[in-house]
Amino acid sequence: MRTVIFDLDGTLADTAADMIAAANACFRALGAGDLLDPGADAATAFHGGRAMLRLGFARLGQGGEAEVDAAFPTFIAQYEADLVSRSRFYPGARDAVERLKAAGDRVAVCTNKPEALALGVLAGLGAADLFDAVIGADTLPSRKPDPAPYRAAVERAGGVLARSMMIGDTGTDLATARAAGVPCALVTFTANAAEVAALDPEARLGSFDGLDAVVARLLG
Ligand SMILES: O=C(O)COP(=O)(O)O
Ligand SMILES: [Mg+2]
Repeated sequence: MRTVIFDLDGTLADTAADMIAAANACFRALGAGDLLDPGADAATAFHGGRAMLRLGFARLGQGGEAEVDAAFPTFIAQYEADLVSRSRFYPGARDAVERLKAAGDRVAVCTNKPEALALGVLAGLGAADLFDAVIGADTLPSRKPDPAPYRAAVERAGGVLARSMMIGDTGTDLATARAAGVPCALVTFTANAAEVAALDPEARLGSFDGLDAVVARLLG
């Protein structure tokens, strides 16, 4: 049995606009105005809430982690309050996952979003039951690129590590796959395309139409 583990932000779904709106609401609450641009800063959004806060504070000339830590709970609260109104699955993502399931494969999400938010995004996109398991940043004591959450995703999906693979959009996803000893395909159609171009994954995925062929090549 094959198992395919998907990253969420920037791989399955374009969640950047909602994340950036939440970060900007957070900056406005501090009297700083909208520091991030929903289009130009999408790649940073796909590196998570802390990365966005770090970028905004750097633009204010305040680069410290203390500001990021202090603002993070406000960011999460703002994001939870409006989680998916601007978010969408990438074209073909949902159908591609359904095709794998129809072929008998196990599918799971391994994301560095907090688990409750990941479940909220999936539910908000009408995909609450699509995946066999969902592992978030806080499901276990460690997060990607530690391989433990990846392994847990495979196990909770009922799969086996030796016949599993990762689909992601960043160097963090590739490093996770390397640490777990499994192959990785990186998507090339999202805001992190420049980062992906400099990496060396086992496969690149130009659209979800190509997923079946990539999984067949890497897992047989
Ligand atoms: O929110 C993040 O840190 C990134 O989330 P991802 O792992 O689903 O890309
Ligand atoms: Mg991602």
